[in-house]
Amino acid sequence: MSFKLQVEELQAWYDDQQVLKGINLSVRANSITAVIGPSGCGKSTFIRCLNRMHEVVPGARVAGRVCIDEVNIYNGISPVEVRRRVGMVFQSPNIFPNMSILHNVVAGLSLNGVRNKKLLEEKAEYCLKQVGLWEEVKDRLHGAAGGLSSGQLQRVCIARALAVEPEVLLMDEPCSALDPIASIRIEELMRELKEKYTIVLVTHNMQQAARVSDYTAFLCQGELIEYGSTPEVFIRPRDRRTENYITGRGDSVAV
Ligand SMILES: Nc1ncnc2c1ncn2[C@@H]1O[C@H](COP(=O)(O)OP(=O)(O)OP(=O)(O)O)[C@@H](O)[C@H]1O
Repeated sequence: MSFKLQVEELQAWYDDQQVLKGINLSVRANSITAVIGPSGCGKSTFIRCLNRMHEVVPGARVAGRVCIDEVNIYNGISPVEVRRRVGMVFQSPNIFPNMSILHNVVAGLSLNGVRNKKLLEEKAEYCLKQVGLWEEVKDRLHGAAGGLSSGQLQRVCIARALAVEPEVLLMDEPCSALDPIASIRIEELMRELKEKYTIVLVTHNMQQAARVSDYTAFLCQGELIEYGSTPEVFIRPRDRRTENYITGRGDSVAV
């Protein structure tokens, strides 16, 4: 199986605070990799380094390599191109509430200068179908997105991320603002999407990681403690800290 992303000796800082301390990890294509670990261990920072969002923070710094299809995203590709190829979905749906559903979905394309109305409409339909939302919204595409439920909004955000045709989708706790039913629908969607995309998912929800991911990475205090197939990590963790964390014996740095 081929690797889509290869992370080598990745280190990250906010000013003088080092929050990632030399992460090495290879992400397989068309898989879901869950990143788990205690609060503040660096999960969000880690995935933000995978599409060069980390460097947007003033004072933030990165060292090491992150390769997509063996090309280092920190050398020779523009951050804009990296973010097109490696899309991101955030914890709370970041929609423009007064903008129409359609325009929310194609916002990335419009920003990139695509003006052809027919093309934008076709793209919106395709992406809304991909996220299973088309039937629910097709009669109100021009209505404000603000009227949708949180689960629907999160699917609009996923549709927007897909509209620019990424190869990798980073999802930072995409279900934390959703009720259990909406969360399960997003998990089902992730399973469908991995046929076409490579997904890296940050989650605090151990059941979700166990249900949906193929591989799990456990971070603690900026270090990668354990990485392997999800059944391996959950059933036979090699490190005591992983075991303590997944069995709920510590969501603290003292695991
Ligand atoms: N913009 C920022 N400026 C300064 N420090 C930051 C910033 N964002 C995160 N940090 C610090 O970096 C460390 C790692 O934070 P990060 O958000 O990556 O952890 P996390 O594992 O995703 O946490 P959580 O599970 O609580 O979301 C923390 O100590 C945090 O306080």
